[in-house]
Amino acid sequence: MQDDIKAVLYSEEQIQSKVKQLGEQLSEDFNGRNPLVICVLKGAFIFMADLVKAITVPLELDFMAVSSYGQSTKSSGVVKIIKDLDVSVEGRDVIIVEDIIDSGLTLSYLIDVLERRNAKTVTVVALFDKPARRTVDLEPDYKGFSLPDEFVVGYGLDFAEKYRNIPYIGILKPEVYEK
Ligand SMILES: O=P(O)(O)OC[C@H]1O[C@H](OP(=O)(O)OP(=O)(O)O)[C@H](O)[C@@H]1O
Ligand code: HPA
Ligand SMILES: [Mg+2]
Repeated sequence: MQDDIKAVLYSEEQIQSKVKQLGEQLSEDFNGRNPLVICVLKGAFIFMADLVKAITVPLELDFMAVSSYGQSTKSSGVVKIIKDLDVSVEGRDVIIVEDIIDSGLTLSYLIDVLERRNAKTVTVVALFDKPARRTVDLEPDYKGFSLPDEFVVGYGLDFAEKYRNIPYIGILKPEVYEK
């Protein structure tokens, strides 16, 4: 598995320390509120687990599964809800937890859905950002790292469902997906 990685971009330690910082910042900014933290499955599951442990204000959480990449390294352009939320977002301070913003299509779709369902506020936290690939104009409210225009895997991110369990983020060798 590790042989398929061309280069490590951020180590496990660098990611852990960034996630802690983001948790501290969110704890300060959401002091006195009771946010509903939404994990965008599957990619964000590891970030979500680490992030909520670093947040000290009372919160609730829920999960939503969406997919647009499938077996490809390019977005299909169609965002599909595979699992919807269990709870209502009406009147809630919602925090969307995303692993990566690439084209921005997934997030712009989700923000639109949550606003139409009358969330009070929608805040976006993304651990990784690939600004060069954006097709919709969108910036996260909180972000961890900017990434170059390369297909990356690890820390929850996959290619064709593999590599999610690598604890760091790395560039996938093109020969893996060009075969
Ligand atoms: O900004 P975008 O171009 O929309 O890309 C970002 C989204 O793509 C990935 O999800 P994917 O569709 O691969 O589903 P997964 O999380 O189950 O891997 C990733 O986890 C983000 O949710
Ligand atoms: O670079 C990426 N890697 C894995 N999943 C992704 N989804 C959007 N961009 C990426
Ligand atoms: Mg994926």
